[in-house]
Amino acid sequence: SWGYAPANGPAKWGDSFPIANGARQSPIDIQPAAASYDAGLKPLCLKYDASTCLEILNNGHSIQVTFLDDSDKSTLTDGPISGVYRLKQFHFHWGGADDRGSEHTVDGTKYAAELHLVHWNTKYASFGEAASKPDGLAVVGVFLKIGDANPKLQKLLDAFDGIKTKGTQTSFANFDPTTLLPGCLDYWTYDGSLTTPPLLESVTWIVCKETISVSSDQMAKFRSLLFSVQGEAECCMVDNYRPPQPLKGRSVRASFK
Ligand SMILES: NS(=O)(=O)c1ccc(O)c(NC(=O)NCCCCO)c1
Ligand SMILES: [Zn+2]
Repeated sequence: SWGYAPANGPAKWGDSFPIANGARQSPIDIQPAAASYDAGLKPLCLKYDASTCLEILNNGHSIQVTFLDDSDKSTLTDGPISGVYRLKQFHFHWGGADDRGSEHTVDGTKYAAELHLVHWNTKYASFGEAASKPDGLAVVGVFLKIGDANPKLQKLLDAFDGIKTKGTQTSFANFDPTTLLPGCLDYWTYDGSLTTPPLLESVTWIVCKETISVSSDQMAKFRSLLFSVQGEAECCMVDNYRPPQPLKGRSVRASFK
């Protein structure tokens, strides 16, 4: 199945998922000078309840922290969206070295990693149903820039030993993802897609202008995870990012001047 190797990576995804060449694919290269400031965009309203945090898992593509989404305890409202979107999970994309790893880029700049906080529109019954609707999902993206070690990542990094291989998971309780957000929530927003198969064009992307820090040593811990299952030849989980896709006439709006 799909992955990030030359044989099954982003250049090959169109063979099984033709929407890979669709009109609103993600990620994109964000060009701040070409973004249009929209005074009608509201500040993001992210309200997360740490008690909804369930577990952390290695799904063979990334590490993912999943949340109980049977109530409006952890939600995204306002920003570019209308209605209430529930937090379902967050995960990361990163590189094999500090010079790459993010999916979105800014004027061609690649960051070492990118955090995705995935939310689904409660006008639909579930994440699965929402994922097939043009206004079904909203993903908040945060860039991780190499610098000082980020203490807010430590609890996450300490859990990696228990989820080294594909298909492993451990309980992960009382984690508030708000702690991972930058201080300033200025953002760019555009209509896009999932950045992995099935590449569904159902995502309102909300990419934060401000980065959070991560040290090279902390990145090494992400790179110690494996794409492979236990007992198989070890394959480091690195470069699990899709490169920028054609804008195809889409506009990118900025919430800030
Ligand atoms: N990177 S993203 O655009 O934020 C994103 C947000 C939510 C998602 O569900 C996916 N993709 C996905 O779930 N693919 C099915 C198999 C994955 C491993 O189980 C991608
Ligand atoms: Zn992602």
